[in-house]
Amino acid sequence: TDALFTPLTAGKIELANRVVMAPLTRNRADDETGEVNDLHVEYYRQRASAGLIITEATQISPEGKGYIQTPGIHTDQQIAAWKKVTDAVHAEGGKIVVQLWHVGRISHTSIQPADQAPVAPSAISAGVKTFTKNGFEDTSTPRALETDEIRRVIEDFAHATRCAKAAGFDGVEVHGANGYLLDQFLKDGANQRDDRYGGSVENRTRLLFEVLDAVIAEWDAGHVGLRLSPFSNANGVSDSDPMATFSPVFERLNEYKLSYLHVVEGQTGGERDGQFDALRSLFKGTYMGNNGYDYDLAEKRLSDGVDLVAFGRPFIANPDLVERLHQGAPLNEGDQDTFYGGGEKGYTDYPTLTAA
Ligand SMILES: C=C(C(=O)O)c1ccccc1
Repeated sequence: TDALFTPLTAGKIELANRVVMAPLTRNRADDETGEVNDLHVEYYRQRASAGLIITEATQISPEGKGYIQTPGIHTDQQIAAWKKVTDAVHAEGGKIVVQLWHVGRISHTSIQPADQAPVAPSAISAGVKTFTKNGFEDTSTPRALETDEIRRVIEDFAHATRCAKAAGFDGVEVHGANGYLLDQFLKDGANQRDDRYGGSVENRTRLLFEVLDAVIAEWDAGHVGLRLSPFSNANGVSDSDPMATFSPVFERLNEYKLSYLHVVEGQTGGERDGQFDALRSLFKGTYMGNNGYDYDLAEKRLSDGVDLVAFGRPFIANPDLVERLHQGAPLNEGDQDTFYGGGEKGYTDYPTLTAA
């Protein structure tokens, strides 16, 4: 039926097809300034035939950074650098949103301002590693945010949204998935607060909705997406009852009229486990499915009501993934040694079908 290649308007963003480039961290930004460069312009331009590009996770503040060489969207210089990317994608007729990221406890003192401890809902170590200038290192034990600091974190999301608008993006995606700050607040393995942001489901989901409210106050909901991973244990998170935690979230999101809800269906980059279709049935808006999709699964799930499909790893090695899916052409395999860090090798040098 080739539903994958039909247009869709997601909120206020008009998409030429249902193929979305999922956020992919590639660690090639300037580590000091958090600025992207001409390599990023070329990389995203090459992939502009996607119905929508979601950028790599991009930190909203210095505190929100957790790995070396990830980009930011909170300074004038970062805005100017991203503007070259959005201009290039738009010149190709593409659409692109930036994923707004705060890593929470998935960070290291050497990456934090003034070598401070990373911040989190509670002072519970993630038990995972991050990459610093010394290679893979255990994430540092975080400190719990004071209740009266949380307003500042929410404002950082709002500020980054203003910056994203100024950088020419078509919208923002709030990163609420994969064990980063907002997901740490949602899941009771990481959030053991005893204030209004911890304990009950209502309290643990409070920050997510306060961030959405603040982002939408800057840019209307038709330009705002949200990524969640209800069942994922990525980066050391866990929840004792994901259905109890996320059912009210999926229901309440119906009031928000977001551009889309992006769901990691199962384990991030892994098993398609968990009752994600039970949660999906609660949400009436534009739904984007992700996790291990190929053409056949995409067509099948589009026919049973998924609206958009986000492909991650396939977009690393196939800039023209849309064309390849359309032709049923073989896909290039990605070189894992160049997924994270480096330069053009394994980034902008993958061939298209029509390459000579
Ligand atoms: C932002 C990431 C995510 O959402 O999982 C990420 C970060 C580092 C490596 C892979 C993925």
